[in-house]
Amino acid sequence: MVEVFAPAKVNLSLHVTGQRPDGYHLLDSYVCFADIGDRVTVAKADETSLSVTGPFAKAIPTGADNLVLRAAELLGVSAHITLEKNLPAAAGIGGGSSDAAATLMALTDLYNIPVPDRDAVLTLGADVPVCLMRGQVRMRGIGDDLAYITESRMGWPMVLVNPGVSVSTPEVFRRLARKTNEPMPDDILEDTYNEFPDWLGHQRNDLEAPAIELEPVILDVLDALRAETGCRIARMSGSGATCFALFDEDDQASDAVAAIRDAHPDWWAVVAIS
Ligand SMILES: C[C@@](CO)(OP(=O)(O)O)[C@H](O)COP(=O)(O)OP(=O)(O)OC[C@H]1O[C@@H](n2ccc(N)nc2=O)[C@H](O)[C@@H]1O
Ligand SMILES: Nc1ncnc2c1ncn2[C@@H]1O[C@H](COP(=O)(O)OP(=O)(O)O)[C@@H](O)[C@H]1O
Repeated sequence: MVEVFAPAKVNLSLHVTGQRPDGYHLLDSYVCFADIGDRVTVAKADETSLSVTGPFAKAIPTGADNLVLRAAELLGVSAHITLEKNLPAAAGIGGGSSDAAATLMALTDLYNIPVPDRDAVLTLGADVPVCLMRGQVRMRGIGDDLAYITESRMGWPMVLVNPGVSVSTPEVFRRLARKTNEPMPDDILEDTYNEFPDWLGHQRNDLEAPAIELEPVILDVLDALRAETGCRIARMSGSGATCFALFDEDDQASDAVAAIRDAHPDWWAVVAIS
């Protein structure tokens, strides 16, 4: 049996810099991973089966279109797979992609086989290759041009909040008015830890405006985070609707979660460290 953690992916920035002829968008994104996430457990079996547990189990498909099963199919092996679903789905924090990456890691370990090449992995989703890397990554191309950011500027207390609405990634991309926008600066590696939230404040998530257009409650989430003491930056992750915020102190992050849960009992709010 092999168990692999599937961390939440957070796009600290997400610049959309162009669009390919096939419709996929070119991105420039600062990606990090949180210490909260799903959990994938695999055990050898003659036929593949999937059990989904956890607080968000009901939010995802359990049939062949579950990304965990698609990952097993890509490898051509069978196993009993258990997925503990702790992350909201269709939420901009790559739950499905991270589950797929964790399944690839778990099954290749279980059967001692190689991880498929990047093109094959991309068939599971544009976010799956970055979810295989973890750490802090600059993601470009459609999600296939990946480079570790070696200097550690994270470790900032982070809060994630989702207002309970799921957002369709293709729909948000479709609504994006301008497809060609400025990338992040080339000198991404030169900033220091203390300056990081300010530097990040100069970056963007170009999908934030079209996502808010679809689900105005995202703006309420951002306002709620920005109103909390110690919040250095709040922004939407991915195509939404989850937003993250970085805080100066651990206690301020915990207090923010408590206050937001109190004011909005139906929202999902957690402290996460990257
Ligand atoms: C936007 C991002 C940013 O990290 O995150 P999420 O919001 O999904 O977390 C990702 O690029 C999402 O990756 P992923 O969710 O794996 O996308 P896919 O399944 O490959 O594609 C779903 C749809 O999103 C659009 N898409 C996705 C990636 C990309 N670079 N350009 C696109 O235009 C396409 O319309 C595609 O049909
Ligand atoms: N294991 C899975 N976890 C979450 N969603 C899944 C999974 N398998 C398939 N999906 C489908 O993938 C879609 C995108 O989910 P997810 O990866 O969580 O969101 P996002 O791409 O916004 O980060 C959902 O609509 C869901 O139906």
